[in-house]
Amino acid sequence: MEVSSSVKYVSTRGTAPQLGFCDVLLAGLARDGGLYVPETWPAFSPETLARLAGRPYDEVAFAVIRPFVGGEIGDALLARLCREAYATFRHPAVTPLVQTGPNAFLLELFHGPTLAFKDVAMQLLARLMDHVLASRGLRATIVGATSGDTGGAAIEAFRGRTATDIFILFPKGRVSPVQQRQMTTAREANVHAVAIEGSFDDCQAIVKQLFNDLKFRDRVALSGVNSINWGRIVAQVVYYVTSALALGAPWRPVSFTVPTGNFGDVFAGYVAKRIGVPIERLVIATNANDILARTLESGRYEKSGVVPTQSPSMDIEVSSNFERLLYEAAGRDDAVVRQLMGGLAQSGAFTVPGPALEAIRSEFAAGRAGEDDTAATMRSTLAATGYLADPHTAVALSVAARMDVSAAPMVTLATAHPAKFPAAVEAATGVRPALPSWLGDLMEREERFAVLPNDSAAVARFVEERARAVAERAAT
Ligand SMILES: Cc1ncc(COP(=O)(O)O)c(C=O)c1O
Ligand SMILES: N[C@@H](CCOP(=O)(O)O)C(=O)O
Repeated sequence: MEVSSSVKYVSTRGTAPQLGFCDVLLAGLARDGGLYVPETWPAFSPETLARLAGRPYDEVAFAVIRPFVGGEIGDALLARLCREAYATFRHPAVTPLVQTGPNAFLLELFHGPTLAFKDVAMQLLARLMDHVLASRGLRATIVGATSGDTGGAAIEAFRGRTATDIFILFPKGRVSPVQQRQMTTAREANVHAVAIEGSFDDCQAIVKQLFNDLKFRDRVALSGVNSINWGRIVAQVVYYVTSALALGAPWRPVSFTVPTGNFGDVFAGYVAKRIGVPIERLVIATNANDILARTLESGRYEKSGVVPTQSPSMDIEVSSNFERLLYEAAGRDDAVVRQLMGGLAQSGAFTVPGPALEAIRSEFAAGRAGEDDTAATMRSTLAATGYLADPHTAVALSVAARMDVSAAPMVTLATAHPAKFPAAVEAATGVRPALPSWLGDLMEREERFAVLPNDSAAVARFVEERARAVAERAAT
């Protein structure tokens, strides 16, 4: 495929500078509070896609990501970074498909170092950011929010890297013990885990406040690794491509059901469709925190308070990447996005304009799995197939099972290993999944983390003090 040497990215809110791929990687959130998307979508013809069928995962990653890079990273280097990123996975297929029914498949995304789908993008993002920072002689301060999985994956990918300090905010007491240890037991000086007295939405709001404080942002060279960063999304597009190709695409359509929280993963599926992958249905699966399912039903995006569930990583109400979809569905009218996001900030709600809602409904279906549905699905899946699903995957399996039968294979994304949530899995099935041997001592490792109030000023002070202390220690 011919690659334009000037791929530009625009903000969903329309008033931030247009940037190239490398600047977008470092920027995280746009300076107007919006999220970056490419100005135009690259198109893969069926013949181009067909040539990728059966190729190793890293080669498909290179081919899919390359048109989004716009020549800013040389082909040989990009190919090497993809190779190195996916060599950290413990399955030769990186993201294997497992058949669970006549036309039903699970896409296992948890064979990376921290046992969740976040590793797929994070292992590559860390390498890409490292390269950009090194080539410019820069350092960055990453501040990220997590409901449990992004944090561990980010810390694993960035620990010990000399060009970045990484601060991860997690909701105190609301992540699983395994998730917490994955964040709090790294010993490297550039890693800072912070428990916030609040919810994931509070942590994410703090991160966005820090980005929107332009003086702070510039002072610490703030960068982000949540899915607000385009680099996360583009890397997640790849497994939609590999799995669709394995099931007969581009000559046969495929459907996906995606357990959804911050809307990054399912938005990556939408991008896969926009670039040419024949996706029949994209199903948004929510847990009891069902703001997205309610929005598709009623057209009203309205916060009602987050409730803790056995799928804690999806306990989210401010679903960041929904903004990217609104931008597309509103015909890329940034004024509409500014107005809707203003409404969300002011009153915790907005109404999706009619035509945009129709556009969204034509691309997505949605469903909700409550706590009982989720536990029952873990049980019934184990009984019927012998497969032990984690609670997030079970949410999606439960929703997928209620979709009308179609000729297209249904792929459900298996986003985490069950051993990350042993208590919930055991309560539902009676089986306690064990951590893989290479993580066997995780729960004995010593923890190191700070506890801070739900207050962006306190977090800003902490970040600056810690980053300064690390820099001073490194200089002596
Ligand atoms: C295990 C797991 N499944 C699903 C999700 C939802 O993904 P997304 O936030 O991209 O919608 C998350 C995190 O958000 C997660 O950690
Ligand atoms: N479930 C996520 C929430 C943050 O999502 P992100 O994809 O925007 O990083 C988590 O595990 O932290």
